[in-house]
Amino acid sequence: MATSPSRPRGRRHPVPASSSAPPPSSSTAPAAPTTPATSGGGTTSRHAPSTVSALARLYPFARPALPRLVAGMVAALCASLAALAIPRVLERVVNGPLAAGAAEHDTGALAGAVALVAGLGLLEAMFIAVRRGFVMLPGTHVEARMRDALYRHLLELPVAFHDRWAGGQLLSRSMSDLGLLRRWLVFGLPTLVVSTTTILVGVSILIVTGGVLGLVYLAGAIPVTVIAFRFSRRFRAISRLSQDQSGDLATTVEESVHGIRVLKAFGRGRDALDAFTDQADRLRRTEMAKASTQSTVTSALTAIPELTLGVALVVGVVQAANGQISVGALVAFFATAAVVNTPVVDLGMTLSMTLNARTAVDRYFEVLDTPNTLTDPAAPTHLDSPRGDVELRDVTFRYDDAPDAVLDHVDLTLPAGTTTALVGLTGSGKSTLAMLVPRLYDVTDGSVLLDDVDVRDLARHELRTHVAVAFEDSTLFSASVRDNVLLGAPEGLDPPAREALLAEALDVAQAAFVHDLPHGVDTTIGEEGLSLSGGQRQRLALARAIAARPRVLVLDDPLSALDVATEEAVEKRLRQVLAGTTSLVVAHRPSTVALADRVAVLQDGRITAVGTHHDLLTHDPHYRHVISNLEADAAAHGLGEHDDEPAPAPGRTEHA
Ligand SMILES: Nc1ncnc2c1ncn2[C@@H]1O[C@H](COP(=O)(O)OP(=O)(O)OP(=O)(O)O)[C@@H](O)[C@H]1O
Repeated sequence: MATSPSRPRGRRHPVPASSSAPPPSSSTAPAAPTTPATSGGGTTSRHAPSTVSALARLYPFARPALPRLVAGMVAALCASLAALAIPRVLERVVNGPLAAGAAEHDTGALAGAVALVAGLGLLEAMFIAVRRGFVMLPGTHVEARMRDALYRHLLELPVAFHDRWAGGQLLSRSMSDLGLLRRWLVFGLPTLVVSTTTILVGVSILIVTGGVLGLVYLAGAIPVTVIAFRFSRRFRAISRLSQDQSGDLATTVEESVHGIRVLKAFGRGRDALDAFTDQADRLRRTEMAKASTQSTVTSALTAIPELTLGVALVVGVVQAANGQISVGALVAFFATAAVVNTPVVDLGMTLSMTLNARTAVDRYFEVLDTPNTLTDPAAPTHLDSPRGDVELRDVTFRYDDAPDAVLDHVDLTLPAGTTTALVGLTGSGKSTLAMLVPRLYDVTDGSVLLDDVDVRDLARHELRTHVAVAFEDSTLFSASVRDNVLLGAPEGLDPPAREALLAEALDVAQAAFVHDLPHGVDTTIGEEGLSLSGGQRQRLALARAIAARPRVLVLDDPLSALDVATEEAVEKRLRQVLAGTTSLVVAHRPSTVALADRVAVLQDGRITAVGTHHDLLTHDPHYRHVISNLEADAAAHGLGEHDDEPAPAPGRTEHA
């Protein structure tokens, strides 16, 4: 059975397939601080865009929020300027009322200066509060907008994309990466802008007012810049590794939870735990490496300005003793330097937030940039009420990255209103062929036609109103039975018509059990319908396909989990319902062939024979071989003694 498109759980690992493909799984990459780049994906390469241009890609999502974000930054800048103004007042106090000596104390001027300092402090606090008010809300809007866009794109992307990407990687991109971006927009970006401005303005003030002292302080900027640059390169690689490893861990949790029954049944809980612990430990080591890199840079960025201030103090005291600088100017210099020091010390934190955000942007756009290769035509053809003639004309199909074609120049016609069973050995490509009809995959060569129109010339939405599918692996959603069954029901039906459709579909699928559920058809079934038995799930999935009222019904072994009696009852009703519908039934049990007017045999990627069950049994040795295999398989599973002979149907064996 091919990977069912209805199976949402990932057991895949991202495989780079294009420039926008995901990085290799990081789960095996060492987390040692010296080697993070090995799984850092393409973003650390020489051709990676700069952090500024990578983050600039947020602009379309952030544009509506820009006025508030800018207002928030202006408020933050004002807070910073208020902080930088305080030393100027201090200079005047020291050089004025304080320098004048006790006898001449101007208490009025002193009180005024104190009030001014207090006022500036209050102003700073107020601007900080205003900044928060401005940026909080838009940050959440940007995050929600980006999450919507990602989800919409994921729904649009072809099944082939989901074959390659692990669920946890998509989950971590849509949750933790976007959370990181919101926090960066709300705190990181304003802090970055304000810190940079504060440092630039502050250092300019120091140079203009402090002269030589300012230049001494500026000299400290050289090692700070070198350290910040080296830190950025190193931290970016670790940040990428950590976020990839989080995605891998999410995949493991997702797979384990999904496969919890298998793990328990085989007593593999301990192994799963050991494997998980290993993986979690790798992530922990990466996080430790990240924290240690950040703390090293923070120590350096704390020590350098302090050392610089120490040197400046010696120079300043000598200058003050020589009368080259006033005491007030010296106090103001150090007060200003203290204000500038704060953002310099915080630079490690601000840079790491920005680099984490950059990684998040890279990871987000790796998915969003993946082109959708399965799109609607520019001018779709419209089929008002198709007859339901289906034809596979010279179809070749190869999975991405697979060396060989699964289907090789297949020709098959499904005349309108007929039911064709597709039979072949396991792995012969039956499910693959079935998925080409609703265009879950596009043919590699040749064409699939509905009423002589290439399915690629129809809008996908229209095609899927004409073609409905039920898979063996029936996925249901955590919604009511009603919503699950009516998922693909024709639009525009009034409530009584929808109820009638629901009742008929449930009746055909022999799903009367739903009326015994606590709230009948309004009962919410658990995640993926796991609260139901396999047979119950299959019957609801079948009812869903029937309720879509399609012209073409593709059933990929949808009765495999039913007991023989229920299967017979479903088949009987299906035969009535399928009367006017073109049906393609992938058959894994001899009894399923009973549904069909004719049988198509798939062998080595080709349709080798088409005919009635009886004719094929008589004339086609490969068919006999397949049927005896299916019988043996069914017998092994206790389902073999199906007395119903497949319904005799007219038609001759057509050997391809
Ligand atoms: N998503 C995929 N990517 C790559 N190869 C795949 C994928 N799905 C299926 N295949 C391969 O394609 C071949 C045909 O698979 P398919 O599921 O169509 O066979 P099948 O006849 O339906 O098998 P079964 O009777 O066991 O369900 C197999 O070799 C399988 O390994």
